[in-house]
Amino acid sequence: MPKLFSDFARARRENTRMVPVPSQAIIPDRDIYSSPVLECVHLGIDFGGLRAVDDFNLTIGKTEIAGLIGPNGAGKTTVFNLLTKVYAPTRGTIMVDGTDTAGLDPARVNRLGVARTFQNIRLFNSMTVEENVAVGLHNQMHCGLVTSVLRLPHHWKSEKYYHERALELLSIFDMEGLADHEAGSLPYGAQRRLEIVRALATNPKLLLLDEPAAGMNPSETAELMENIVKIRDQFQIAIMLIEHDMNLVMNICEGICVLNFGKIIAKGTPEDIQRNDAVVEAYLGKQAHPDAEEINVAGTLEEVLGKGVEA
Ligand SMILES: Nc1ncnc2c1ncn2[C@@H]1O[C@H](COP(=O)(O)OP(=O)(O)OP(=O)(O)O)[C@@H](O)[C@H]1O
Repeated sequence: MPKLFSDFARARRENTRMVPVPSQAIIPDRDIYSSPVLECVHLGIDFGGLRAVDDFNLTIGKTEIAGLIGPNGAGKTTVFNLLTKVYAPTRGTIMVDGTDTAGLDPARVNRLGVARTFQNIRLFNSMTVEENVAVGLHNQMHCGLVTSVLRLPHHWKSEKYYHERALELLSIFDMEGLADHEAGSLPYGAQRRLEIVRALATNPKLLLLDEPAAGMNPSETAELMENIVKIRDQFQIAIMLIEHDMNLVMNICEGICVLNFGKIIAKGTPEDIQRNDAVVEAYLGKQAHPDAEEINVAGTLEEVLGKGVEA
């Protein structure tokens, strides 16, 4: 087990205490005097007869790293699609930093402070790394069309700002040297990192990462864990991630929400979640239980899913 994992776990234990807030949610104690970055109340969506997400209630603190986990098809990506308004909710409310997002489109929600990455990388492959980041920066652009077309002084100042800001953001992942490379030519792990940088370029308050460690090798994942915590510390934003890598989830997430068949079956700290029977059952499947003893499956999420997790 890399030392890094146990360091994270120790740091989390020492620095984070989750406390209840009036809505019965729990958020890190350092966030209790700030309004939550996200509040979902009775959120749900149906696809025809399928209740893909139902009665989803969640509060995320201003600088919290939160995990959204659950078996395949549980509704995790659908929640992200609701939060970013790719899908309009069938019912319920989504408040972002105190603002009701009802009726807002994805671009407006992004400007309000919600940015995301995708399960399947969605970069502009034929554009350079820097141009991809510039797409993210564009939403802050104050430079009008006339200024851009006539290339007035303000335009050059903006261009310089975007160039410098793009390099600064790329430096989070030591990628500034790749600025001129075609995005599609980058190795897989670097493309995943670039997606995070592009999302950060939109200046989010809440960064949603959909399976950020998918396809990464263990050393890339360890580095990613370190960088997610670094991003939260440096930008003082909240991060919510969907991830199947339980080492990552259990070691850097402060609050975890578990979905199964579109409903929340557990919420709590990593320790709470690892001890929760309903969670273990959801992951093992009911039919697995009669055989559990026989095949020597241990009864905690830690042992079942996160072999070697040090929480
Ligand atoms: N646009 C859609 N139309 C119809 N059904 C959909 C749509 N999007 C998602 N679903 C269904 O909603 C359910 C939840 O899917 P979702 O992709 O959110 O699960 P998930 O937890 O992200 O799964 P995975 O871990 O495999 O990515 C699934 O049954 C899926 O088929």
